[in-house]
Amino acid sequence: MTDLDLLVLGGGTAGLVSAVVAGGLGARVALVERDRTGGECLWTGCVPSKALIEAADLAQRMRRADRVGLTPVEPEVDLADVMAHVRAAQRAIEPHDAPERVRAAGAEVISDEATFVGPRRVRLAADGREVTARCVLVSVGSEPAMPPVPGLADADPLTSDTVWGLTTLPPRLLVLGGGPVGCELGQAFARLGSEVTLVERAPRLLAREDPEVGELIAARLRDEGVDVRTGTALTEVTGGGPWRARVEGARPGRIDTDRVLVAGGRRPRTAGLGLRAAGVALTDRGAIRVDARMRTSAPGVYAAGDVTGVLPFTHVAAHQAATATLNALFLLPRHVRYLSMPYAVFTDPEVARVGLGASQARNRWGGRAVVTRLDLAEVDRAVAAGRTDGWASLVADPAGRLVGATVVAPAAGEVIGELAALIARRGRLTELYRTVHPYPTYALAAVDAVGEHLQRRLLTPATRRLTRPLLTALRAAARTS
Ligand SMILES: Cc1cc2nc3c(=O)[nH]c(=O)nc-3n(C[C@H](O)[C@H](O)[C@H](O)COP(=O)(O)OP(=O)(O)OC[C@H]3O[C@@H](n4cnc5c(N)ncnc54)[C@H](O)[C@@H]3O)c2cc1C
Ligand SMILES: NC(=O)c1ccc[n+]([C@@H]2O[C@H](COP(=O)([O-])OP(=O)(O)OC[C@H]3O[C@@H](n4cnc5c(N)ncnc54)[C@H](O)[C@@H]3O)[C@@H](O)[C@H]2O)c1
Repeated sequence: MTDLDLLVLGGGTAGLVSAVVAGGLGARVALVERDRTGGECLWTGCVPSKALIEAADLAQRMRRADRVGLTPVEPEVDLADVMAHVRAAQRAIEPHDAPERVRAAGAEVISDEATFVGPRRVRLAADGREVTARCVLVSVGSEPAMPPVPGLADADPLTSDTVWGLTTLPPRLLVLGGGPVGCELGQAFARLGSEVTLVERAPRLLAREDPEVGELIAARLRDEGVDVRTGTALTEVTGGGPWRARVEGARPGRIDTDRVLVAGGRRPRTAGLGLRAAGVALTDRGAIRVDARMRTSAPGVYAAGDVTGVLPFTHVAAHQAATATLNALFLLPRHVRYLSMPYAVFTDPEVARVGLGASQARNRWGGRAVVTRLDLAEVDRAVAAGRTDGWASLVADPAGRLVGATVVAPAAGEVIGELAALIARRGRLTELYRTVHPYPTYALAAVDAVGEHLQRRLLTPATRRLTRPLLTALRAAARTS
């Protein structure tokens, strides 16, 4: 096979998008996947976690039904049944990511493991064949990192790869890591009935976000019974199930637990791929180094998705892959632009982000940066639902163009898309305000945050010095007419 336009390594989100786009454009393309097509998103990431969160959310609503005047009930949770719901969601989505769909788009699918043996030359492990192509896209994803904590690897730790195989709820669950995985799954397991302790080395949860985001999520988790220990590192695990975890930091000591769930970050899958033979350079953190066109250091070799270490989210992987594919096939110079790339963490409340934060904007423009914010307590939909934890904050450049937003709210992940679209078209805050939104929705948190800003800026004594004489004159004219 030497006359391929494109060889795609890895059939997760990035690889599937690339193969389908390239096949659809008439390219000769082959995708190599060593496991099941669909990758992390379908099998161990977004889909199972959101299905689990849905069950956990309902359990919590049943437990807290008195919040809306109903009789609360403690849900009976059989984790095997909940996991059956998770698998049903995966089965329903699976055809979309299946090899048949890729083949129907005109791409070949090879079930094998690929390793580079030279520039744009790959060996297939089982088949033994070598395959070359004009261009290669590396989209082999990432895997859970195992923090080097003595005894941890021997404690049969769960990860986001394996937690879906549980059939009974661990009575006590120690979650290592307070990033998106630890917060989403920690909250879900607590809501389903596990006694959860969440240990995070950094001083707060969701450390990439503004400090008050992590503080709010920690407060919510504590309110729901999670023992949140920030500024705390896991240093040793001993025992034989149950396990004894030793922690150092804010509250040093011992935590007894039935299972440990490791959510301590992810590692790009670059080891053993023969990238040196391909001439592909890595970053300090072991990810494939790419430029804005998704080119690697090796001519004709592109990379996309988690393996690049840049914003590891499904929609980012898909966008990077589509860009890389067009650039590779047609020698185009298209850039991936990250300023308008949103993401959401599906805790309750959800945390959604796009673009610059307030401090980044102030560093760039000083006092000329526009920052406006509205708490959910001011948003009628949130008040009516009794779900007022959260806020929307928007950041604009001195000309009033939106450059960033944070929304912490129920359905924040739905709200952020509109703000991302506004940033992408370099739109102004006033454009958002002038767009009539349905009432009462959570989206109005962002719109009314702009309203607050405009009110502060426009409805001032200086404005009234202009409008009052005009109004007086108009009144006088009306009297005499
Ligand atoms: C618990 C959890 C929840 C998440 N939730 C969300 C969410 O809600 N929203 C969101 O946007 N993102 C979420 N993510 C992140 C998201 O899952 C990833 O960003 C995305 O799936 C990455 O896609 P990818 O194509 O880069 O890699 P992957 O999906 O990992 O695909 C890589 C593929 O390459 C194959 N492969 C590896 N090596 C080889 C080889 N040598 N030869 C052949 N094949 C190979 C693998 O088998 C795999 O199928 C979540 C992640 C986790 C862990
Ligand atoms: N909703 C979503 O889109 C979603 C959901 C889940 C995951 N993801 C993706 O998966 C990626 C990985 O998520 P993650 O949460 O595993 O990683 P992460 O890097 O975001 O968080 C890991 C946390 O573990 C902590 N940690 C590591 N070792 C520790 C130790 N010994 N003791 C105490 N704390 C320790 C780190 O300080 C860090 O805060 C994310 O970057 C995200 O892109 C996305």
